[in-house]
Amino acid sequence: MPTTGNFGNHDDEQGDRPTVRVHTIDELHSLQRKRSAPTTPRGNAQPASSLNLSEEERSKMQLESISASLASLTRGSGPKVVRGDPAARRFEGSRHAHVPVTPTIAVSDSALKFTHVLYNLSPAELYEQAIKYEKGSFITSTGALATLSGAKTGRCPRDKRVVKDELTENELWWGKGSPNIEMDEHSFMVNRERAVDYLNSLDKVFVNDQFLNWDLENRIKVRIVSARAYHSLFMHNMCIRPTPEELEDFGTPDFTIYNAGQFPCNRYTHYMTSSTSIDLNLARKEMVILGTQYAGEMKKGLFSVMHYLMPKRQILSLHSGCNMGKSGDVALFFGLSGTGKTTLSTDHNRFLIGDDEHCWSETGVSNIEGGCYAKCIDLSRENEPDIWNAIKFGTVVENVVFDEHFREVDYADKSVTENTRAAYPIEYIPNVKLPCVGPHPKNVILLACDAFGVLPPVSKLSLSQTMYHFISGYTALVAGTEEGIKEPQATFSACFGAAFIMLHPTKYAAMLSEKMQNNGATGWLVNTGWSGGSYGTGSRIKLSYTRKIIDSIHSGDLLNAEYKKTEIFGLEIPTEVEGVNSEILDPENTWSDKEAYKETLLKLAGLFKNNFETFTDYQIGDSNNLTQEILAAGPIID
Ligand SMILES: Nc1ncnc2c1ncn2[C@@H]1O[C@H](COP(=O)(O)OP(=O)(O)OP(=O)(O)O)[C@@H](O)[C@H]1O
Ligand SMILES: O=C([O-])CC(=O)C(=O)O
Ligand SMILES: [Ca+2]
Ligand SMILES: [Mn+2]
Repeated sequence: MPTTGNFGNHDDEQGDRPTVRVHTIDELHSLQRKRSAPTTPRGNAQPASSLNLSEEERSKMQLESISASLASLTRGSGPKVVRGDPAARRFEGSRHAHVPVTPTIAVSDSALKFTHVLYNLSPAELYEQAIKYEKGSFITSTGALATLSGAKTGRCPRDKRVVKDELTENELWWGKGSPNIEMDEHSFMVNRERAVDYLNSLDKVFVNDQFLNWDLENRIKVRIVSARAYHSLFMHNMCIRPTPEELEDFGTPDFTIYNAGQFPCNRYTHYMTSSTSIDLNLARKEMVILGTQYAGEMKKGLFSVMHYLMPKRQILSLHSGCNMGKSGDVALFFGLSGTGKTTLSTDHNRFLIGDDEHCWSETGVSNIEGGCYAKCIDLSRENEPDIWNAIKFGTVVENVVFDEHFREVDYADKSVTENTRAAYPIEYIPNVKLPCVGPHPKNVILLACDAFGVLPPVSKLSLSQTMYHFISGYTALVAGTEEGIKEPQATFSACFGAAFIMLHPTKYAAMLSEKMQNNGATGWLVNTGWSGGSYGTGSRIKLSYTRKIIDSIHSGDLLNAEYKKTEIFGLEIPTEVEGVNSEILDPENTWSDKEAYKETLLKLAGLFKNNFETFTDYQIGDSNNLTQEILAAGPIID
């Protein structure tokens, strides 16, 4: 008798191998997916839970709410929105038959088509959407989703516009130095209609309903409508993720983003100076994105909104990282892009509250976001183990280069951009503080990456020095990867985030000063940049040294150290820091050419003075004393 061996016909073996009781392959596939809890927002303010709605009623209300968001304001009829992926239709039979469609006389072709809504999809679903439909989407060897943001690999601050109306004309900061470039209401509506029409012309759009701010009393509900799974997953990671119960009671969003980034704005529209426009309308509580797919525009657009809304409630919004020690001591890390907020707030010995955007209220600090956005260039497991390990399933990595077969990311590769990034949910960092709130800060650390190499690695600041450096918002980086660039570029950005503030810098500065005073916080200036000479001669301060310096600030050791004062900048520098070579604490020691040091120091002091001239006409706080003290706290050149 011939033996079938391992290749026998198993269909006959009933015994310990039960078969699935289905008649068709489709039935088999339908068994695979279990229904999840309903995640449906509602249009009115009453809690859904109290209404005992059927799932069908909830679904209807959700569609009405999204339909209202997507409605054209110039045509009578809105889009016909239906739930789900259009590609899944063929498996689900006559689903359309159940969608209640009000019979209307079609006024345009756009009113005849359906727009499918992919509402608060999970990371797994978004991976599938990205990989199926978005070119340039790949799974990396550690499970992250690698994407390309398109032609724009960074934010476009020159294309960010704010509607100037009766209210904002007086309330906001306009003119020289301000990030608020004006546009009128009409041009906003033209761009809004352009974005909405583009989104409605698609077969499907992604809708995220999420929160901002871990402080429950000051939480903001945001809705993001976008065309790419990349954008939906990015915001899923970066905003606070609602529980299914919270989503049921979501109601009307406080702010809506229309991201039509693939589609350009029209140069014939008044105020448009390029094909990119990021438009903020505070009265309508809306933002429109045209002509850029860089996801950071959404994150930072919402941050601008918080910089408007929170100060109205006497809450200070901050471009800072934040963490807390085991004894509850909180530190804030201010600094411009690339100075180390994410790197230094992610500290294995401390609890992470957040890496980039915070609020400081009467009760303490709260993170605005639900995720982190880390720079990936030259990322290493040794230097930044927690960030390295956070790049796994669910994380979006933007514009990185990877091996085409093994999909191992080469973090040193700058072929697409130097601004490679990873966006991950904050709980991917093991020692996160959940909820992301903490008591009043004890230390306020100002980070500057000084490529001139003349600022000390650490100095202790008086309150007026802290305010001087906060308003200045200095950093100096080496411009891009272009060859031949030897000279560092000084950047001054008020409040370490001029691109995001909406009011005059002195408003935020006065609030910071008051909060630091009331809570006895100490200010520090930490140079995470060059030592031993400027860029080209010296080298970047070792991350391990900077970490030691930060450790001794947290522990309180540095507060009691011995200090000496530097010339020109008048900074108090410690003579010793545990674990750090004392030589480097005074930059003058590390320069072999002392004359070049003095010259560079004077040059930088001059740049500070020039920059601060814009602010000399403004009063900071209620009494003029603070203003005078702050002016005197800058560098002194005689
Ligand atoms: N001594 C140092 N201190 C801090 N960071 C350093 C140091 N040396 C090198 N680095 C590198 O500098 C970069 C700091 O970037 P980080 O992501 O922390 O910026 P960020 O302040 O969070 O900026 P953004 O607001 O754009 O997110 C990291 O890539 C880090 O590895
Ligand atoms: O917004 C971005 O692209 C990244 C960021 O945090 C910043 O620039 O401060
Ligand atoms: Ca960051
Ligand atoms: Mn930032």
